[in-house]
Amino acid sequence: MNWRASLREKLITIIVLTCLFAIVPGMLAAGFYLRSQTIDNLVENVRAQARLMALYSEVPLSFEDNNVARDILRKAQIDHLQAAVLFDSNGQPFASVSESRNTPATLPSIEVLRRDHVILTDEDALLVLEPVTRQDGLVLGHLYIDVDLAPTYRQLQQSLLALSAIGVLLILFSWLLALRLQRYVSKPILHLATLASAVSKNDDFGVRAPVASEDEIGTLARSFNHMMSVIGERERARDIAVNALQDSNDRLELAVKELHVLANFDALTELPNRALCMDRISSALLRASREKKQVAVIFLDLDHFKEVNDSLGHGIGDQLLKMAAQRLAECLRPGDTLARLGGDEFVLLLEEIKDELNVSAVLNKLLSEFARTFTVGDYVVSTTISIGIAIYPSDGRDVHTLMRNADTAMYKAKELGRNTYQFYQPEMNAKSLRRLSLATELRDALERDQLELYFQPFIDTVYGQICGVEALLRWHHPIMGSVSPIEFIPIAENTGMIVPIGQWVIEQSVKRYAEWRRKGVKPLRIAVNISAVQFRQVDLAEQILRVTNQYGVPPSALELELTESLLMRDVESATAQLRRLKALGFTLVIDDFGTGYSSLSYLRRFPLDGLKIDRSFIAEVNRNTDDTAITLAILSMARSLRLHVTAEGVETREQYEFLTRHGCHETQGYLFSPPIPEAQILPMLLQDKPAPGLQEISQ
Ligand SMILES: Nc1nc2c(ncn2[C@@H]2O[C@H](COP(=O)(O)O[C@H]3[C@@H](O)[C@H](n4cnc5c(=O)[nH]c(N)nc54)O[C@@H]3COP(=O)(O)O)[C@@H](O)[C@H]2O)c(=O)[nH]1
Repeated sequence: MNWRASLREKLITIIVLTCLFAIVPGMLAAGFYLRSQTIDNLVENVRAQARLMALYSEVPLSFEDNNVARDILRKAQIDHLQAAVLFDSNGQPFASVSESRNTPATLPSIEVLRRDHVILTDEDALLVLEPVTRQDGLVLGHLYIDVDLAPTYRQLQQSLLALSAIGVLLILFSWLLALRLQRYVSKPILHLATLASAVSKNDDFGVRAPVASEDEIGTLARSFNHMMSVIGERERARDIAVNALQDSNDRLELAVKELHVLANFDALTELPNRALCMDRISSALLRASREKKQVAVIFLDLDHFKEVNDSLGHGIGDQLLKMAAQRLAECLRPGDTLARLGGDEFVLLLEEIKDELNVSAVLNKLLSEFARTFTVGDYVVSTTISIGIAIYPSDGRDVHTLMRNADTAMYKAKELGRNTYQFYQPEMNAKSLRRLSLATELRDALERDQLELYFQPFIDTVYGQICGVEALLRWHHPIMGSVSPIEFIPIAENTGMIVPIGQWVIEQSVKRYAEWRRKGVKPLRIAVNISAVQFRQVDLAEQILRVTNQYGVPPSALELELTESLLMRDVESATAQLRRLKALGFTLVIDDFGTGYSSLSYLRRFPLDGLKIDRSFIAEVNRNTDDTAITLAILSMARSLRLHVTAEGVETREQYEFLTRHGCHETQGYLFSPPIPEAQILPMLLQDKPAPGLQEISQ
């Protein structure tokens, strides 16, 4: 059987073969049976007739009456009888009838006739020899019968043919039946197969096979349906699991992306963060080392950002950072990297630079961009940038060294007054280390009682007497010795330490003043320096008032010295703060006047009491220089604004006389006294004499 044939073909083949195996042998058996029955019946019939005729022939033979004998023979009822011969006891024909064949002349030998005196010859003849016996057993003769079998054979052949035809018809019928019947088996199976292939094609596990019977095919259909529902369930469960997996994959991918962004980018400005920045610098250094190129690592820091943050709030601070980042980015080429390290610190990476000039061009552009103010919400904020540059390979060959050196250079730029840039120089490093250790030590300076106030007198130019003192901070470090405020105040400002230190200065100054007054010192002013960070505190006025109230000092006795740059950074809020302070009665003075904006219109807006001409103008004031003109202009302007003027840094009598001559109200300087400890200033304050340095003049 062809195993590749379809089920339908196999079923048909099986049914037809089964029928063939049943029909063909049946037909053959039937044929043989029919033939043998026909012949046997014929033989029996002929023999019965022969026996009957032999019985009847006894008499004619006994009486030798061959006419009767012939009659008997003629009346024989045997179909297709060819010859009937009655032989006498001598074997001689006694009577005979013949149709076509020749009758035998003598009695055929009994041996010739087999099977009980019957012979079926090859000539389709049935020969029967029947003895004629008397009652006493004497054989009177023999009856010889010759029957033609051909018609019987023909009839038999026709019957067999009919039988074969029936057989063929049966086979044909069985084939048709097989064609029809196989459908009952193959159709549902083929339907199942079609369903199964549709399922595998469409993944539709909702299909169900009709269960049309209770047999094995019905069971198969039920099993198929069960299998479909199980697979469907599993598919659904798998889909849910896959979806869940996909979901968690998506979430994971998103988380990985977010993590990547978080790990590499600054959330506020979306610029690369420290990690990515260092990575980029590292790659840039590798490239530069291969291609023998230079790379600039540039540190940028927004000047006075902390003050903006503290005074205007973090929201404004954040917006300012974003805007600053955008402004910086706009100045750069596509290949440059701008990163935010945190706070207000940015790093700029410039690759393939030719020389310092090349870098300076970019930096000048950045500085000029920051000359424009920022409008942040309702505020107009002005901020500049300080920049430090380290160049690979001359200033360092690895990321950390370059970043550290750029940072050092940036601090140098800040020291130099901010809003500028500095290229790294090896000697900066020592300063940077010192700055770091000062910052660390300063944190404990207050608690360890290392801070002290010195006092420097103000001298009234009309009476030549002390009319006030300025409290100036000193830091005595047990190992580093005396640290100048020029060095540690900027560090205190940058680290935020200036706030508690500033409060301490105010409290100590007011406290001392109250004690002096109790000891008999006449009423005078005590001045303290207020740094920008302190000034931005919203409750500064209330804080100071609490102190003056606590020690019973009138607010007007306390002079607050503020720098121009501090006030000009955010004019609106500075004005508001000044007004609050003024309303409480404090004396407000601009320190270091002339070094900053010196804008007349702003001076008018601010509720000020006076100004202090910066000592840089006083040094040459009496030598007819530009400083003379500036000082005279300041004096004239102050007069018209009705502002009290103090000249600081007066070291010579000439300077003093010049200033007195031109209407300066007060002076301060080494001519009279440097800043000195309380123990030294107190006797001076208690004396009712001209100020030291003026005693000779008055004498
Ligand atoms: N925010 C605060 N700043 C403070 C405080 N204490 C001091 N400072 C600021 O530190 C800077 C340096 O101060 P200092 O070393 O004390 O120098 C002062 C004087 O010594 C110096 N001076 C005075 N007269 C002369 C002089 O004739 N010649 C000369 N070369 N220097 C002189 O001037 C400084 C006072 O300056 P000013 O404050 O502008 O009046 C300085 O900027 C201080 O402001 C503090 O507590 N808080």
